[in-house]
Amino acid sequence: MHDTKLQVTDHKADLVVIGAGSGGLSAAAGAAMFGLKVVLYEKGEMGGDCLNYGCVPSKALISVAKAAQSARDAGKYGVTLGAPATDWEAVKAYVSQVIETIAPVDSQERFEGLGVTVIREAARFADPDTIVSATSRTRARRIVIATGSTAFIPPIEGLAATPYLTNETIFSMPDFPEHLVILGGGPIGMELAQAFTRLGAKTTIIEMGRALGKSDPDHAAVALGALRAEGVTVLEGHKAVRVSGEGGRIKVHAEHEGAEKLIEGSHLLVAVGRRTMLDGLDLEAGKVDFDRKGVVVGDNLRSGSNSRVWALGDAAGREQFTHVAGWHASVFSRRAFFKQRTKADSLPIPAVTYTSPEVAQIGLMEAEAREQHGDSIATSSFPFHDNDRAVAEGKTLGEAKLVIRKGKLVGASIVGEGAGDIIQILAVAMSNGLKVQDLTNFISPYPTRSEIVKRAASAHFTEALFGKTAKRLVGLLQRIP
Ligand SMILES: Cc1cc2nc3c(=O)[nH]c(=O)nc-3n(C[C@H](O)[C@H](O)[C@H](O)COP(=O)(O)OP(=O)(O)OC[C@H]3O[C@@H](n4cnc5c(N)ncnc54)[C@H](O)[C@@H]3O)c2cc1C
Ligand SMILES: NC(=O)c1ccc[n+]([C@@H]2O[C@H](COP(=O)([O-])OP(=O)(O)OC[C@H]3O[C@@H](n4cnc5c(N)ncnc54)[C@H](O)[C@@H]3O)[C@@H](O)[C@H]2O)c1
Repeated sequence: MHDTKLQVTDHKADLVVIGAGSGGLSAAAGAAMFGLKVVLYEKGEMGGDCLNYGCVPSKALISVAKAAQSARDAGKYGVTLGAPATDWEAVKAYVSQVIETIAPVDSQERFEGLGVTVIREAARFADPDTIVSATSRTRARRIVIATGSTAFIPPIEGLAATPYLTNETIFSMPDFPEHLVILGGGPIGMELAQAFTRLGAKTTIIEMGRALGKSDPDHAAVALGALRAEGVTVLEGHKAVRVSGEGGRIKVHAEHEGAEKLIEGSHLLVAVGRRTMLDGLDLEAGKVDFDRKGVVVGDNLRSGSNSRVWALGDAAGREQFTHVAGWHASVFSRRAFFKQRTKADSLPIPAVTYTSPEVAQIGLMEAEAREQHGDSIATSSFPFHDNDRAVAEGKTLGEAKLVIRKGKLVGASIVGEGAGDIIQILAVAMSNGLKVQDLTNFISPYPTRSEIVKRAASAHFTEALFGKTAKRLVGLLQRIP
């Protein structure tokens, strides 16, 4: 008889990282570049969700869909193109090629080149300072849990027995959907609904609350209007309660104002939020406290129950974005290696939904700000229809809205083409405590969509600048020769 027991290699490390996604890779790269001994465990694809099943494929698909939409819109510019036709195999090949282009940055080879020991196996705690996998046992001074999240599958009657797609399967599904029914009107649902509609599918979003419910309501409504105008059916206030069917014929029953409604489609996508991935980690053995949201950590990202352990990215149970996972890695490195006191909530976090128009936000939305600070809140807005570049491009939908308190930004929201790029300047302003006045005191190149920031900031001062007092002052100053 052969001995089937795998040989186990022992390691000692300054840092063990569990999960080679956006958070784990940044933490591992930083530590290795500081000369520390790092062991990185990954049970699936290097690059995690963002590269393989999230940001990258979704943004690639959105670009393909934009190309199709440009062909439809070309007529208004006096250019006639044929109606776009989608070759789903070719689209999938494009999406895969985008992933392959970015993949080397996150690859095992690159990390081994940095000196990291990469173990492509599922990791779990054996005790508070030891991580084990099928063939390894690593004692570590510090342990980072960066295991991400997975699609939350709600306990809806019939769902488990019905074929459904998630973000892990939709970008590689064999057939292009005739009618894609989507549970959830969050960023995933909205971005993919528009993309598939533009590529020629019928799409229906079933959302129990408000679509883009975390965004400024007025700005969400602008995006929603644009999606509906392109043919996306968005059923707000509809709660999916029962699902049935088989491949190609799906039925969803949704409750709406006390009545039940039947929605039928060919494919079903579940996008009702994320479940933190802590399965199989044996956190009890590691004496690491966790709850429904993730590993329990404060704004230092460190476990209170096992101080060797840190949690980054989606696993930390906070905002779930790639840039947040990257920021968490930076907070970890500053605290663990440089003994700085940086906190995870020390910078405002921007969020962008990449629909057309994009919806971008940072800090407090107007309603939240008024709730927290009452009448001391002012807002200042500027519309894209008064932005010359937007007019030239024929894309004038949307506006920028600044939320201001005592001369400083406490938040902002932009809806419009390129909003995600434009919000960057507001992120710099808020992160560095600039005054709203500072946003008027620079030369913004003309004609750019980003000029909208300076115009929205200037609008805040219009009354003061051109009001009675200013007129009187200018009049007085004219007497000086
Ligand atoms: C469709 C979609 C679109 C998105 N678009 C955007 C976007 O445009 N912009 C944005 O900022 N964010 C976007 N996100 C969110 C973003 O993908 C996540 O916030 C980000 O990937 C989180 O990074 P992470 O490092 O925490 O986890 P992940 O990237 O999920 O990485 C975790 C890794 O840990 C591994 N792992 C788990 N358990 C173990 C174990 N026990 N042992 C070993 N390995 C383990 C997993 O296999 C995985 O590779 C999107 C998400 C989705 C689903
Ligand atoms: N552009 C981006 O940065 C981007 C894109 C996609 C995803 N993400 C990240 O991934 C996270 C998850 O995205 P998501 O869209 O899955 O989740 P989400 O939590 O943002 O939205 C899910 C929506 O589903 C609804 N819902 C829940 N149960 C329902 C039911 N039974 N019937 C009908 N509606 C129901 C909720 O009301 C909610 O509006 C986001 O919050 C974000 O952090 C980011």
